[in-house]
Amino acid sequence: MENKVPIVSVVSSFSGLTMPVIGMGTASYPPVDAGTLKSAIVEAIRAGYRHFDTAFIYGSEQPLGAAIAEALSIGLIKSRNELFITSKLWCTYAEPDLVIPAIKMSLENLQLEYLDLYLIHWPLKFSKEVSRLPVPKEEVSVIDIKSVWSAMEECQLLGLTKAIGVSNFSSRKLEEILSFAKIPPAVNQVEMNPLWQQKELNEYCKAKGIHVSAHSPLGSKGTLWGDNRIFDCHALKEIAEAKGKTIAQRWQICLRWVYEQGASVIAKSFNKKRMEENLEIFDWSLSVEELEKIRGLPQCKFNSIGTFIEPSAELEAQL
Ligand SMILES: NC(=O)C1=CN([C@@H]2O[C@H](COP(=O)(O)OP(=O)(O)OC[C@H]3O[C@@H](n4cnc5c(N)ncnc54)[C@H](OP(=O)(O)O)[C@@H]3O)[C@@H](O)[C@H]2O)C=CC1
Ligand SMILES: O=C[C@H](O)[C@@H](O)[C@@H](O)[C@H](O)C(=O)O
Repeated sequence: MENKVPIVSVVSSFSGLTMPVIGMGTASYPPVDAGTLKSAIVEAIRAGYRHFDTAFIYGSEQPLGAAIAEALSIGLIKSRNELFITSKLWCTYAEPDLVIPAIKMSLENLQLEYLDLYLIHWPLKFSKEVSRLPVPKEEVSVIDIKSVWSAMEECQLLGLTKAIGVSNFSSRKLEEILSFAKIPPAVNQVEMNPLWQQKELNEYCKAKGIHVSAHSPLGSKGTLWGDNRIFDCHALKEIAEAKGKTIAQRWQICLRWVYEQGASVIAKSFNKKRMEENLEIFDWSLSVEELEKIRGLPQCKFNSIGTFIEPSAELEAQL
């Protein structure tokens, strides 16, 4: 089918890398079984999604790989090259010798030869395999970014991924990478929505040519790490109503807002109607007044690292 999702250029030393501006998230909570995940992804490809966001930690790499294989076999896509696939290095593997084995493990899970984008998931390292949540703070430290980034560069040079980047990185951490990087990060994937706008980080990334990708654009309603704040936001409800959108469609206001900031959007829905609705943001725009109203909304971070590691002021101060 014709794909109506615009694409954006992603700065990378591989010329011409582009990314569809809407990607489908695959982190689900409560977790769903592999079969449900695979069917949802096939449905998303049918609906027009060509960009998928996974991570080793989500357990969604295998179902995504199976969905891609099915989409190819039933002719929804002609070639894997039509897709943009992102995966992420988990904190347990955030040391130089483990990065290449980790990306190879992700590729094996996905049954793919290359990723389009490989991200460092968090600027954190766990000292061992930890299954308890929140992860005890004694097991967590800030990664040695210089050696880990060099291993990420090696992934790109080996052709295991077309581009490399980071996730949940502050401008301070990005500045550190830029001071030694041979290949600068192409993308920083961070939480971003009208209630956590990341103004300064966006300005910094724009100035440095780092593309911002927004995770949790809908406030992660219903997940362990999100809540109902977007759903309950009176101003967003008013804007949706004024645009003739139903209350449920206020989500589109969030997605359109992210898009108008120049960022790409990683939203998750495994519901056919909602995944289709989330693509319907390209034939209308927000007015100057509406953008102004959103700009003034009180800010509140949702997905803090506190949802999965024990609170540690000492650690947070280093991020
Ligand atoms: N790098 C990182 O650290 C992080 C990355 N991510 C990535 O970003 C993706 C998206 O973020 P996520 O935190 O999942 O949250 P989102 O903000 O995308 O919200 C997802 C929730 O919103 C619901 N939803 C989606 N569309 C609609 C709609 N149109 N109307 C009503 N409800 C809707 C979904 O339910 P339903 O499925 O039932 O429609 C789901 O419960 C993740 O899946 C993951 O890939 C997320 C968090 C952190
Ligand atoms: O176990 C930890 C959690 O899954 C944590 O990794 C998520 O909040 C995450 O950053 C995501 O990408 O969805």
